[in-house]
Amino acid sequence: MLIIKLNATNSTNSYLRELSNNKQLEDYTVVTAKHQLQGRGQRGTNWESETGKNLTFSVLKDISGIPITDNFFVSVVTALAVRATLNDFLIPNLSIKWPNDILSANKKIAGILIENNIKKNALGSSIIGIGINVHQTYFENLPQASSLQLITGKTFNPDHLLLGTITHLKFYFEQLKQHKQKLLKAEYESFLFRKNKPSTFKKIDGSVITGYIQGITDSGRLCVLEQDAAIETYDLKQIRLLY
Ligand SMILES: Nc1ncnc2c1ncn2[C@@H]1O[C@H](COP(=O)(O)OP(=O)(O)OP(=O)(O)O)[C@@H](O)[C@H]1O
Ligand SMILES: O=C(O)CCCC[C@@H]1SC[C@@H]2NC(=O)N[C@@H]21
Repeated sequence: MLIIKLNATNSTNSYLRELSNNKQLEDYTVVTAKHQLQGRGQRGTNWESETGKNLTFSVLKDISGIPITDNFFVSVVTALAVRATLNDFLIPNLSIKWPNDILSANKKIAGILIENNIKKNALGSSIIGIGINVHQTYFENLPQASSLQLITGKTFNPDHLLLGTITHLKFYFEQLKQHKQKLLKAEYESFLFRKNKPSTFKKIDGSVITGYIQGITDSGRLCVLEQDAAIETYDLKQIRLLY
């Protein structure tokens, strides 16, 4: 397995996409960086990470065998793999905040940015970007962020976290290849943050609602039981779960 370790780059996701466009790379090629000048988060946000303290990496994955309707399962598989890795390292109270934030209690300790290459309405390759807050102890303006060290008081070997994540990714992608979508969905739902608990959401129109997360649809939409007893489904652009 090829692991490219960089001191600095704009974003490991961008670096790996560019490299994979110019060169034939094997599946699970990894790019890590000690420092990202323009680390990117979901919904166009920035990913903030103190130089040398955390794990920021991207993985190239061939997803051409996955039907485009199962697009969301790349997220499911990745969130499950990161959760399982952190569980191996005994991080307590892990959950997955839809669609793919990894929390310990109600603190975000890892984020995932998946960028799929879609050609002629079919999936091609995926760049799976993962940021794990490992040793950072201060997060300016990010009250919901925390790190493995802050939570456990321990230090961690980032290489072990990286290899653990790849091992779990391979396991879960194998399950997807074997068409175990039902099982994967059930496992993902079992870890959903605030499932069946009264929760507050912000909708795209700015309104705030309360409801109960029920799970996800087969395409990854969030199912919310609302006050009128109706279950509504939302995609990432339409709703945001507040803490
Ligand atoms: N190192 C980091 N750890 C945790 N969050 C971070 C980090 N760097 C940037 N962020 C981002 O800070 C923003 C604020 O975090 P928070 O989770 O409170 O907001 P959010 O908009 O509800 O999250 P999300 O959009 O991911 O559901 C998020 O966009 C989150 O991804
Ligand atoms: O939760 C999020 O908003 C997603 C954060 C993803 C961060 C990782 S760090 C490695 C990779 N490169 C990036 O620019 N982003 C992802």
